[in-house]
Amino acid sequence: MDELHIIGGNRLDGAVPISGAKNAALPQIAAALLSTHSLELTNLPKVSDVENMLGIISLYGAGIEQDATGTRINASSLTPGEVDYDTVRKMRASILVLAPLLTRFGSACVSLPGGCAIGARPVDMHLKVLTALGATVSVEGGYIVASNGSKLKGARIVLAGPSVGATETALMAACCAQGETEILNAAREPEVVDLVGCLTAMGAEIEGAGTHRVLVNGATNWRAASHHAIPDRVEAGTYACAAMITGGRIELVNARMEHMASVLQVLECMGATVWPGDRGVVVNGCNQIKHADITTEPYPGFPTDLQAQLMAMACLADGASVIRETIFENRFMHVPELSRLGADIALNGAVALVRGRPLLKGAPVMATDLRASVCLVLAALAAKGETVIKRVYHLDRGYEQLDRKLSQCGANISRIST
Ligand SMILES: CC(=O)N[C@H]1[C@@H](OP(=O)(O)OP(=O)(O)OC[C@H]2O[C@@H](n3ccc(=O)[nH]c3=O)[C@H](O)[C@@H]2O)O[C@H](CO)[C@@H](O)[C@@H]1O
Ligand SMILES: C=C(OP(=O)(O)O)C(=O)O
Repeated sequence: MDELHIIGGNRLDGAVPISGAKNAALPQIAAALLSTHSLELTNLPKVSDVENMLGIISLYGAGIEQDATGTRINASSLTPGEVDYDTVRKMRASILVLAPLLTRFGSACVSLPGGCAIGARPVDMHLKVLTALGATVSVEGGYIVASNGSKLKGARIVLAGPSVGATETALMAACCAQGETEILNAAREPEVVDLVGCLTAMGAEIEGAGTHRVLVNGATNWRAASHHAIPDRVEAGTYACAAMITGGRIELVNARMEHMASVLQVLECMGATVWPGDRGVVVNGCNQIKHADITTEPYPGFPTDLQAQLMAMACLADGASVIRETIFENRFMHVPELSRLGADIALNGAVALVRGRPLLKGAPVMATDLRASVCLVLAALAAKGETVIKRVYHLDRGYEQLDRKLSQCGANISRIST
């Protein structure tokens, strides 16, 4: 298992190419199963979640060709099967193949994910969506078994909350249903809008993407298509934090300012200077990070996927910050590890009170999930001395060449295979 060894204290300065968004790529790979025509996806990040999702669809017989220009998926002939517990447990986004498999085979069987490090993460909304469109859904022996008897029928779907994944399931299933589907309380995340862009290129007719009310005209006539995934706003936000926490300057090449408004606003309150560059967004840190209060919210609010990274910065701020996590009930696994570096954090349910300190000190720490791990990398970049981070496979799920991108900006970081 690899470890990261980081010696903190270097000011980062340079340009980081932001990869395609993992959370846009995963549903697009699942969407390739909807159609018998080929789908070319470009700008997929080279991260293990993407590899695993491609692995899942290839188990069903999808043909996959990859080269420097992109990934071509041909799902013209598929064979039925089931997605097992081990796969779904490791990568919860694998639930996204449920709707496409149901529409292709008339039935599908995908393991229930169970809980994970950041929370219980139920999939009840995904199941309700499919039921609303006329499928019969049951849970048997830990598996979701869905079948659609005849055909799915368009319906009015009111989501209990703006779930990203359930909106994506609804969009994919509704494209194959007879008639119109109205999705209310739909998630507005850029990754959902990008899935709509991909489905539209494939032949779907969808209106209202990016709003809470999305209309899908079903019975899509699929066609061969090509789609370029959006840049990863969470990766970009993470490198913006790297610039800030080291008092440096990083150009986030390819990043889109419009996807990062709430994050950039918080960074500016904490002392960053941010401006649009020729190739993306430039973030300039400051001498002393200012404290800030943050509450995670669905898009366009502050994203839960950047909460841990902001907390690393708050640990070194000039005062106390209050960080509220409202999306996942257990997304504070980084707190005890940050404390090992000397951070002063008091947890009370979904609220963390972070009292800024002048200094963090390197220590051995353990990565527990994707964003918790990268928060430890950020803290280590600013800490005095060496930090060793174990279980970096969590980072590989969503960050392409993290150590290389950071060392190109001047970080003292090395990856060691043990
Ligand atoms: C692959 C992917 O895109 N992952 C992102 C996606 O996850 P994911 O799609 O799993 O997140 P959701 O938006 O669905 O979850 C939001 C909230 O709804 C709850 N919920 C969700 C579905 C359901 O059937 N029942 C239910 O109760 C969840 O437990 C959570 O409390 O959006 C999250 C919220 O922005 C991000 O943190 C994840 O990085
Ligand atoms: C929580 C995340 O991913 P997933 O939903 O795939 O677990 C994430 O990207 O931070």
